[in-house]
Order: sequence, then structure tokens, then C-alpha cells
Amino acid sequence: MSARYEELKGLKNLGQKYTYSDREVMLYAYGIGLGADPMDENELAFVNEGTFTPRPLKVVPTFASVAAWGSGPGEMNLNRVMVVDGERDITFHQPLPVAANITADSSVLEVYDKGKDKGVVISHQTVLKNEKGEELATLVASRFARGDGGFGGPNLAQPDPHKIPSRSPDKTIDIVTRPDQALVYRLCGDRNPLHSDPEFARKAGFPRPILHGMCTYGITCRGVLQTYADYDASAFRQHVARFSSPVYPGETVTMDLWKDGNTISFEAKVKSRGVTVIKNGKTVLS
Ligand SMILES: CCCCCCC[C@@H](O)CC(=O)SCCNC(=O)CCNC(=O)[C@H](O)C(C)(C)COP(=O)(O)OP(=O)(O)OC[C@H]1O[C@@H](n2cnc3c(N)ncnc32)[C@H](O)[C@@H]1OP(=O)(O)O
Repeated sequence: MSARYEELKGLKNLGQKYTYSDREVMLYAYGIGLGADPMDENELAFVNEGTFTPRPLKVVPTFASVAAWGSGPGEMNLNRVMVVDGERDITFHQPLPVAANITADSSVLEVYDKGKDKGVVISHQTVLKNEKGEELATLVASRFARGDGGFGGPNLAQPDPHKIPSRSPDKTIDIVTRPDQALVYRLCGDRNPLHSDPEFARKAGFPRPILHGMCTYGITCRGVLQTYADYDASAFRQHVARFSSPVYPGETVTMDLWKDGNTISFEAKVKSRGVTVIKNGKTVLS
């Protein structure tokens, strides 16, 4: 087995401490575009703490993805310019509080060496816990390092992604992103220059900065919240997506949704460019 594989596979970082307040909760909601219409009471509930009109602040379930931003299993020493976010799968064990001290335990789950021309997929898990030690959310993230494959790691098969129904979508919605969406979203934690620096984006092979995968992921959570969950954040049990192509800030994301019992399947496209940006999406509701 290659030493590089062993090095990556062995990464683990337990007991990382984080604190967030309602400020981070509201900034995240705003960062994924909620509150664009300040008269929309459903959206206002995620971006306004309601000190005058009593309106308890709600936490977007996928806030879990930034609640312990910076946590992870440890330094992977990858060619950073070529790394993109590949997939995210969050299981929600209980609704996230509007403010909390939390602990993050992270470890690498598996390393998939796709070869020198393709790259390597590294999947890792982070479990968020509250001060009582209760699990709040389990995040499984896959990073696709396009510049680091072919080091002699095992050619393992990745788990099959969620299958989308073959029938026509039950619903289709459009979600508009703002041209400055990535500049706002990055303030939630991910300051990767791929999303804000045109020169860095060009080096990575993109004509201009791209939207954070996790912003698109949050946008798909918004889509399910408004379409099938009546804005009830506590109804979310799991939200999964694979990033198949980048979204550019300012584009309109068209989401196709299928409902089968408590399971919502989804895909997302940018119609103006004819590309699918999210594949194999799944939300499980209570
Ligand atoms: C904690 C994690 C964070 C890490 C740091 C990231 C920081 C962030 O700031 C960065 C970002 O937000 S980047 C923005 C979001 N991501 C993207 O835009 C990526 C879009 N996707 C792509 O470019 C390609 O699909 C691409 C490049 C992903 C794959 O393209 P191809 O090589 O053409 O894929 P393909 O030939 O279809 O498949 C090859 C093998 O890889 C598997 N696969 C495909 N897409 C995947 C994906 N998105 N995630 C994971 N695995 C994926 C396929 O199953 C296939 O496997 P096999 O060879 O075994 O059949």
C-alpha cells in the first residue's frame, strides 16, 4: 500500500472546539440568498432575530456545513489550485441551536485514487456535538483533488450516488443567485480565492470566480425548504448532493424535484449554459 495513501487515510482530528452566535446563523442564511425580499415573512424568519415582532430565529439545516468552519481531519498537502468540492452528505440528528459551543470530530473515511489524469477523491467525516456530547449533525464531504491522483493508492469503487427517478420532475423551481453571491458567502468561512480572485480562478481553469459548492448546496436546501417542507427546518433528516459542474455567481439555478414519501430527489441546472450543476441530490424529511 502506498505511503501517501496511508498518510491520507490516517488523518484524524478529534475534539475541535467552535462557537457560533445568531450572527453566523443569519449571515449564512443571507449568504445562500434568503431574505432577498425583505417583506417575505417565511424568509425573514432565517435572517432576522425578531426583537420587535416576535419571530423566533430559524436555522437553515445546512448551516451545519459552516458551523465549525475550519474543522477537518488535518493537512492533506494537496495542489490547492486544483481542488474542488465533490459531494456533501449531511445527516441532521437534531435541529441546530441559534447559538452554541460545539465540538467537531473529523476523520478521513476513504481515499479513491482515480489516476494521474483524473485526480483523487478524499472522503472525510465530521461529527458535530453540543456541550452535552449529543450529536447534532454528521457531515460526509468528498474533495476532488484534480492535481493529485496516480500515487499508487488502491483503485476502490466509490459508493453509488443516489439514483434520480426516471419520470419527469414533480416540481421545477428557479432560484436566482446574485453576481456578488460568492463575495457574501465567503464571509461564512470559506475564503478560498477560487471564489473571489479572477487570477486564481483562471489558474484553476475557470474564466472567472465560481460559486462555492457549499453555497449551491445551501441553495438546494432552500429549494426543498420552500417546496416541500413549508420552511420547517426541523423536518430535515438528511441532505445530499454531488457537484457536477460549477455555478457562476449571478446565474439562475433551475431545480427539478421528485417526491416519493419522505424522500425528495433533486437535480439542478443552469439552463442558460445547458449544464447540470448538481446531480444525485436527495433530502430525507421527517
Ligand atoms: C471538505 C471538502 C472541501 C474541499 C475544499 C474545496 C473548497 C471549495 O472552496 C471549492 C469549491 O467549492 S469548488 C465548487 C464546487 N465544486 C464544483 O464545482 C465541482 C464540479 N464538478 C466537476 O468539476 C467535475 O464533476 C469533477 C472534476 C468533480 C469530476 O469530473 P470528471 O473527472 O470529468 O468526472 P467523471 O469522469 O464523470 O468521473 C470520474 C470519477 O469520479 C467520480 N465523480 C464524478 N464526479 C464526482 C464528484 N462531484 N464527487 C465525487 N466523485 C465524483 C465518478 O463517479 C467517477 O468515478 P469512477 O471513475 O470510479 O467511475
